[in-house]
Amino acid sequence: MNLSDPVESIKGVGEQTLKKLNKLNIYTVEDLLYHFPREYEDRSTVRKISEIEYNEVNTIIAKIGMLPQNIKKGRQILTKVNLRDDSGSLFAVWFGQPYLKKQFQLNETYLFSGKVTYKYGQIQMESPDYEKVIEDKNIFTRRIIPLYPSTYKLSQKIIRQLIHNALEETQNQLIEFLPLWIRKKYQLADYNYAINNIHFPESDHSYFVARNRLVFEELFLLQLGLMSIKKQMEQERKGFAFKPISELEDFIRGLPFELTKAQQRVVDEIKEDMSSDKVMNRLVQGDVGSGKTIIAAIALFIAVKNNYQGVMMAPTEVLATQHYQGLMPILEQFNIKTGLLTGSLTKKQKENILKQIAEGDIDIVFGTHALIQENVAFKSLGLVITDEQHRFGVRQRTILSDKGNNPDVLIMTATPIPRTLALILYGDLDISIIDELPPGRQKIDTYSVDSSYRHRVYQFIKKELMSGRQAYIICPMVEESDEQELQSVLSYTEKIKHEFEGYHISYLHGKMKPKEKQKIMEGFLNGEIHILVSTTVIEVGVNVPNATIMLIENAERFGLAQLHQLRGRVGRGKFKSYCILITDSKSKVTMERMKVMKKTNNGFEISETDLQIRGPGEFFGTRQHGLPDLKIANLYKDISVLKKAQEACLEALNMDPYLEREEHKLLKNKVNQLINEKIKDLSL
Ligand SMILES: Nc1ncnc2c1ncn2[C@@H]1O[C@H](COP(=O)(O)OP(=O)(O)OP(=O)(O)O)[C@@H](O)[C@H]1O
Repeated sequence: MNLSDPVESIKGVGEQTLKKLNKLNIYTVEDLLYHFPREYEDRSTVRKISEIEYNEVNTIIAKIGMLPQNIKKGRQILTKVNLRDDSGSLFAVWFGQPYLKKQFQLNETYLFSGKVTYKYGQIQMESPDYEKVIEDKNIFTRRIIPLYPSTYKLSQKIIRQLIHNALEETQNQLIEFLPLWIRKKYQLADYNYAINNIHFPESDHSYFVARNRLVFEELFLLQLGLMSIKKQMEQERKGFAFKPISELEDFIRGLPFELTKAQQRVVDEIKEDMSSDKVMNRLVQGDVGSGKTIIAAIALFIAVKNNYQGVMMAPTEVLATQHYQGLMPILEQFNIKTGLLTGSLTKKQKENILKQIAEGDIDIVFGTHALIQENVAFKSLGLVITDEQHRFGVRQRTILSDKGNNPDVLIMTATPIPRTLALILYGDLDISIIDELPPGRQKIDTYSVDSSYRHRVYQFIKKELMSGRQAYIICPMVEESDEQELQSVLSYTEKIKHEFEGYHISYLHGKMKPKEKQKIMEGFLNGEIHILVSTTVIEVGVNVPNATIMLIENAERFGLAQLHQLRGRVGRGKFKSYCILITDSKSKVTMERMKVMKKTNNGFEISETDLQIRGPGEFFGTRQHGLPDLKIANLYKDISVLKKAQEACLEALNMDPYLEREEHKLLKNKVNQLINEKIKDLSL
């Protein structure tokens, strides 16, 4: 039997079972064998009834002492079975499964495993798992038993049996694809051993060894897949070798500030990429407010002065406009023509700008995803920049790149991710990190209070407004709902009007038309609006240095990374800034988040803690960050295995860049399979 055989070739998979398996995304033998247990139950110790531990899962072997009974308890049926061994007796009980009554024969012997409690003067085993004892034939007796995650109407028992059948039928025929040198160096178990022992571990140790191999395998293949894509792209595609531009020095000198050391380093990395004929594929990661925009401007400057066009795509119209308005004046001083292309332009405006782009009259276009539409054609596109790229997918990025002839690509993100993880998320890119904030930035003082402090907080906001500053107030929802007492943007704005008489308050939310949003943002930017009540649409990238207060209502509703992003909207200029988190939640997770927010302003530190509190799945928001569903690895717990897998990956590609050696042949097949099935569709 091969791993790629359909799952119905396994004994026991009939039509109905097949349907259920398909619902679990199990189509092949491989899918079934990679449906790993969620946890295990140790049934290797069988206890006598007299030795039972209360409130724990116990495994016993016992005879049916009396005929099973179904008893009506309120609306439910309780099935009660008396079990005996030579040391005593107890009752096994199940609710709502009256058919169980017929499952047991008097005086026959079964194995039972379940939690034992002492209730109503009786010893009870609650809803135990059971199996008839047939000497020498019991698969699930006296051993560590797997418990599977979602089983979609397939009982643990059935799924366990199917996997057992699959293992029997493929018994030790799985072909090892990890080369021997890797298995030796990293002390990894053999493939067959690992697959067998992840389902039916012989001991704790064999489970550990099996899991270690499978975690390594998963992370190694993923990393290798990503790096292979990168290599392939570098090989296949030759880009432009941009010439150094002497005017660049004047441009940088003309900026109202000096670049930080970190910015300078990243600029150097970009310059080097751009001057080589390899296509640049670089991710610039910088904490909130670290100054990524100007780096984009410098790269665009180099491209344009080499007679190519550049494009910068942002996830929202507000951000695209902000980039355009912020950079246009400094670029125009150097005779660079800029334009803005968004969805809300009139037909005429759009036609006009499209024409200018196509004829090369515009050097740099800023815009939203309107840029990737078919009718957008460039005369000579040399550089593509996407901002906050986790909101765009690989495909969108590729469509934009395809508008030029292998243009260089720069991607900016403000989501701080520990480097090892960044490598697995963005393994197809080179990574630059801005790990320094511009000088003079003061720590944003952060407080967390309950709603009884709201009035005092308002007084504090008033004080800031009186000294000419502005404030953000974030609410989680747009409209008030009956079910949840969440502060909603519309009613909140109404409520505080009275409190802040004489000040101009406006609101912003995702359901507004781009034009309306734009108008509000402009009003806030030029200081006409004093308080902006908003949902999280404000979260990324907005830059209003005069705003110094960020008040977040229902702070428990936001994750740490999001709170950090929101807080990053203040403290962007020379004024001391504050973030006030209001929450009445006393949950442990919320308290911990608040503690971290108060303690640090550092995004990388926050993301590490977030990982610990929430685990990587939620932290990354799988879909948003393009992380594939990992079947067994846990990016937080398995970080040391991840590092080894990355090291092995580099070593493999160094010695055999295209995995052409005989010993890497099977590995290459596996990687290609992964690339085709999974990686290509990720929104990296
Ligand atoms: N080296 C510097 N010295 C002083 N100010 C700087 C420097 N670099 C950038 N700035 C200013 O810092 C502010 C934040 O920069 P920018 O908007 O580029 O941040 P960002 O990295 O895009 O942050 P976010 O991800 O939060 O949007 C801007 O007002 C910018 O003019």
